[in-house]
Amino acid sequence: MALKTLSAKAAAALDRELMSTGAFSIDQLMELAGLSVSQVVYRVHPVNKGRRILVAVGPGNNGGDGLVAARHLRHYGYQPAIYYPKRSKNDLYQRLAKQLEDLDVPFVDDFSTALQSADHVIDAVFGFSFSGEVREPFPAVIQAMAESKVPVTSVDAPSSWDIEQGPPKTGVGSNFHPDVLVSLTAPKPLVKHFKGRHFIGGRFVAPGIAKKYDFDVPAYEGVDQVVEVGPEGLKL
Ligand SMILES: NC(=O)C1=CN([C@@H]2O[C@H](COP(=O)(O)OP(=O)(O)OC[C@H]3O[C@@H](n4cnc5c(N)ncnc54)[C@H](O)[C@@H]3O)[C@@H](O)[C@H]2O)[C@@H](O)CC1
Ligand SMILES: [K+]
Repeated sequence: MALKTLSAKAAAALDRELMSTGAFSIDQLMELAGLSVSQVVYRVHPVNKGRRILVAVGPGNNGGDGLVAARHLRHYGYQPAIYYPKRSKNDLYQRLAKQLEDLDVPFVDDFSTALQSADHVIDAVFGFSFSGEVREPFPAVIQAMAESKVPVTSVDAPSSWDIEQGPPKTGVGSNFHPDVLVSLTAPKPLVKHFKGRHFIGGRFVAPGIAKKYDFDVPAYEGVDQVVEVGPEGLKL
C-alpha cells in the first residue's frame, strides 16, 4: 500500500484543527514533536557515538521543535548547541530559549564553525511552511549541511526542499540529502524523494482525525513517541 502523505495545505489545516476544535495548545504539540525528534536522535546517534549535537533553528514552529528537542537531548546527557539567527519575539520561543539558557546550552553565532565540532546536526530550519527561494541568512546553513560529513536529522522536511516536489533541481538545497527524516504527524509528499532513515513522530493524532485527513497513524510500540518506517510507510 502506498504511503499516505499530507500536503503542505492539509498539514497546515490539520495543525489549525488540532489547536482549535482539537483543544491542543501549540506548546503541547511542539513539546510532543520535539520529544519525538529527541527520541530519533537517541536511536540513530547514541550518546556514546558523540555528544555534540548542533541544532539549526529556523524562524517558525519547525525551529521551535528543534529548541524542544535540544532540551530533551541535554537531559539525556548530550551537549547540544543552538544556532538561532532569527530569534522570534514570540513568547513561546523566548521561553524555550530561556529553558535552554538555564541548562547552560550555548547559542552559537557562526554555523559553519560550530559544524566543525559537531557529531550530529538537527535541521530544524524549515518545515511545511517553507516556500520559494531560501532567504538570508539560511542559504549558507543549508549549503554547510549539504556539504558536511556530519550526519543530519531533518525535522518534518529537509529544509529548502519543496514540500510536494522535494529537492530543488538547482541552487541551494539541490545537493542536500539528510541522513534521517522525522515526519511529524504524517509524511509530506517530499518523502518520495527521501532516501535515508525515515521515522514518523507526533503521537498525538486521534484515529478520527487521521481518517478525516486520509492518513494512517503508525503502529507505535510501548511508550515510543516514534516509529521507523520503510519506503512504503510500513513499520520496519
Ligand atoms: N503539524 C503539527 O501537528 C505540528 C507542526 N509543528 C511544526 O511546525 C512546522 C510548521 O511551522 P510553521 O508553519 O511555523 O513554519 P515553518 O517552521 O515550516 O517555516 C516557516 C518560517 O520560515 C520562513 N520561511 C518560509 N519560506 C522561507 C524561505 N524561502 N526563506 C526563508 N524563510 C522562509 C517563514 O517566514 C516562517 O517564519 C512543521 O513543519 C512542524 O515542524 C510542530 O511544532 C507542532 C506540531
Ligand atoms: K526541517
